[in-house]
Amino acid sequence: MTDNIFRFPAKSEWLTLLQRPALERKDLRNLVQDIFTEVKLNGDSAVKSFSEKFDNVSIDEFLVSNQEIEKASDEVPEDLKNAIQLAKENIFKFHKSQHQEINKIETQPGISCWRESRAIENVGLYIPGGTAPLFSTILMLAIPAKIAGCKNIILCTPPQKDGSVNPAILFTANLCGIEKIYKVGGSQAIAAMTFGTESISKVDKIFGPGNQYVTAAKVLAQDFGVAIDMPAGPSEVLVIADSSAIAEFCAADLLSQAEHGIDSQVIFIATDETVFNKTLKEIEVQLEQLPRNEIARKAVENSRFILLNSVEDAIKLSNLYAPEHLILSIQNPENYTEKITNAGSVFLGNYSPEAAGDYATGTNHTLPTNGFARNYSGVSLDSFVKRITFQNLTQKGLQNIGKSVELMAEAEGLFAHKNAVSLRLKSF
Ligand SMILES: NC(=O)c1ccc[n+]([C@@H]2O[C@H](COP(=O)([O-])OP(=O)(O)OC[C@H]3O[C@@H](n4cnc5c(N)ncnc54)[C@H](O)[C@@H]3O)[C@@H](O)[C@H]2O)c1
Ligand SMILES: N[C@H](CO)Cc1c[nH]c[nH+]1
Ligand SMILES: [Zn+2]
Repeated sequence: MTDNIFRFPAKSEWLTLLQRPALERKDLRNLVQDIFTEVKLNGDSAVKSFSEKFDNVSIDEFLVSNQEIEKASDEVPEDLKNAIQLAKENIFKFHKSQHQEINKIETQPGISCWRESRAIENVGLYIPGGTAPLFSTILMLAIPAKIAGCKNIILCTPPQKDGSVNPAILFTANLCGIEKIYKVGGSQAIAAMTFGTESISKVDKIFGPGNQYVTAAKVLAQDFGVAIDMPAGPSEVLVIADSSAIAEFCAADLLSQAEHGIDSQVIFIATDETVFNKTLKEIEVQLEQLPRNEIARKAVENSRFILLNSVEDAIKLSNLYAPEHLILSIQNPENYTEKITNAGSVFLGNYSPEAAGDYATGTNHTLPTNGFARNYSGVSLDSFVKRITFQNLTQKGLQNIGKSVELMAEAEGLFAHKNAVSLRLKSF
């Protein structure tokens, strides 16, 4: 870990040093395109053969049975059930508070405009399970989907080697009221939800994070008329630390995202040389103790450790990178929040570990990665609804804007448009 340490790099180098690790895009797209073509043509049998190829397991029945759900519930320890329940309550509170009342505006006398939300009817939730069973992601997706009132919610998650699904995933899905759980992962799950197969129904929008294959498949799904929440790929965190930061905490926060996958990336920016050096040492110490240290070490190799002169510069660099998660381990972090322009979710101060937001603070952990925090928000209640605009004009309202509409329609050469107004104006 020496060629990814940068002490006071020149500003002209910032963009190059912040490049993210990625698979060859063209290969990835071709692979996913082939999977889509097969699943569209051959439905369940294609999904089955891709599960055999990529998950090394042969699945005859994708839908999880009630018996499997009951068995799973018996296998989850009580204290874990209570923890999931606590997280569920906080996530429910925060997402319920995102509900917006209807706000009718009179743009001119006699003209009212407003928006009303309608739930997206058919939604598909992808729950990652390749290297870790991310049951917490179910809370992040199913809770807002239920609050929004989505009618048909299906869930896909990769099967384990023995063909079962991790019990905590089944327990959490059941707790959130999800009835259709399918043992399908990867791009083949996204393709199945895009086209529909004999056993998996087509959805209107696909949600959820995943590895590069899942993310590329979600991006492709959009070509077939299916919406997606966002490209939420390999996890990232950027930590900014000044002299008030605690090296052990910084190292732990960085490793908490590095352990997600070998393609995860973490960025550490310190403005204090002692904290910088101590954190680098501490990463080595903590890495040794992690069960997933092989994964985390590879991600650390993809990562960047940067020493800069000021917190202001650190924030500028962070805005350029647009991290999924940003931790401000600095004095008075609230003084800097206005300067943050690109980030998925921000954690303030030494006692706000990103891991707390991953599970239980109440915020959503499905967030834009790979620089998409520049133009996407994380999942929220809004992600599960469409907003329909309404307008209501009285006679007086139409008289107030009629002439303007006629003039504009005429100028665009659209006389039927003009006529739709003129006929009414004449009738008054
Ligand atoms: N951005 C976010 O909000 C967020 C949240 C949670 C997790 N994540 C990320 O989600 C990812 C989870 O990844 P994961 O792999 O553990 O689980 P996953 O469920 O995303 O992917 C596993 C699936 O990938 C498919 N696959 C594996 N190798 C393949 C290959 N060579 N070709 C084609 N398909 C293949 C398999 O079908 C497998 O079922 C991690 O990268 C993590 O960082 C992101
Ligand atoms: N950090 C992930 C989002 O990038 C979410 C997660 C789930 N479980 C643990 N972490
Ligand atoms: Zn995490």
